[in-house]
Amino acid sequence: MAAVLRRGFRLVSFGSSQLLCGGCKHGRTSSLSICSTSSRNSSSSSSSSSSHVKVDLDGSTGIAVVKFQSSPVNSMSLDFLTELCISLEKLELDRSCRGVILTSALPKIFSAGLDITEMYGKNPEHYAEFWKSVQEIWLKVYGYSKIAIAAINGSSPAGGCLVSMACDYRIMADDPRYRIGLNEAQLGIVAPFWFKDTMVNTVGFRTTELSLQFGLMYSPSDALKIGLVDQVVPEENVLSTATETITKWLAIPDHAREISKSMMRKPMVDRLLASRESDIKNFVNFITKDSIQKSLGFYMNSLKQRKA
Ligand SMILES: CCCCCCCC/C=C\C/C=C/C(=O)SCCNC(=O)CCNC(=O)[C@H](O)C(C)(C)COP(=O)(O)OP(=O)(O)OC[C@H]1O[C@@H](n2cnc3c(N)ncnc32)[C@H](O)[C@@H]1OP(=O)(O)O
Repeated sequence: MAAVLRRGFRLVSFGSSQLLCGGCKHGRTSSLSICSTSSRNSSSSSSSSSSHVKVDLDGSTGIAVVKFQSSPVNSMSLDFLTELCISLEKLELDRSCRGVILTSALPKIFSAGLDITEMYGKNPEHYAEFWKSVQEIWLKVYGYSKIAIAAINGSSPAGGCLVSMACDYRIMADDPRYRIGLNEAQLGIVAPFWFKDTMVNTVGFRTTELSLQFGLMYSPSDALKIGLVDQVVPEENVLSTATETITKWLAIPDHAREISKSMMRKPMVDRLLASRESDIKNFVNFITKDSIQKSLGFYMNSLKQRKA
């Protein structure tokens, strides 16, 4: 595992094409992976669990279900992002896995997005490390060589929406209380270019323009209308629909699907890979501004007050 983690992003030759293969390089992985437990049975199915992520791989179908289990709202902290990245990397390297379903083990929430406490009141070094891990999860999911389906069984703002959009297909629970979208503007922050481009590639330019400027959050039925999700189904059917859907994708020869995906996504992945350092600098400059810290502090208080 350590060897896997030390390796950076690389291109793997596949016939005449090169596929993207990510590496999760946080340099803080060993303590996290030591905490995980795993088991494998005779049909090569396996389960593993760490504090934020649970993985069940069915060796007979090649489908892995990756469940977020970070109470209370699956906010994406540095630890969460690191564990998720490691889990996805392991599955990408596991020949018995052909596709993953990302979903939540918690009720009502897919993911509350990036953990705001990681972006508030900390030092620039911390912000840089955190942002690098955000870049890594996007590079990993968007450039994933295997099939990735989001089974969105709850609200999914901002970073939660980004990870969903980075998957190949999205199925959302039809509860009208759930919301999904890039709401950064409502926090007084700005979605970076690769969040924006991921949305443009999902719903088109004009819808993204309106969504980003207003920080719009969509109900499942509105998300379906604009193409932010591909299917809306009763909550109890989200996982079974995701399994049926991934089975259809599995009928396509892996190499043809993989190369087609890479052809569509590689230019965007390359753009971030080429500007990772400047993107981190931009983020740190932006997030350390007094006015931005003030906005985030105000937003966090408003979340707490809403509850009271
Ligand atoms: C010029 C260009 C420069 C480029 C610079 C780039 C800058 C871009 C920077 C960052 C991009 C940001 C991406 C993000 O993802 S920001 C996060 C956005 N997320 C949200 O807005 C969601 C906020 N949360 C909610 O709306 C709700 O909590 C909910 C719908 C998810 C769940 O509601 P509910 O079940 O009612 O739970 P509570 O609201 O009661 O929350 C429980 C508990 O959790 C805390 N919490 C919620 N969300 C977060 C979060 N994202 N991070 C940290 N903590 C969170 C909440 O405060 C409660 O805490 P408690 O009171 O202590 O219990």
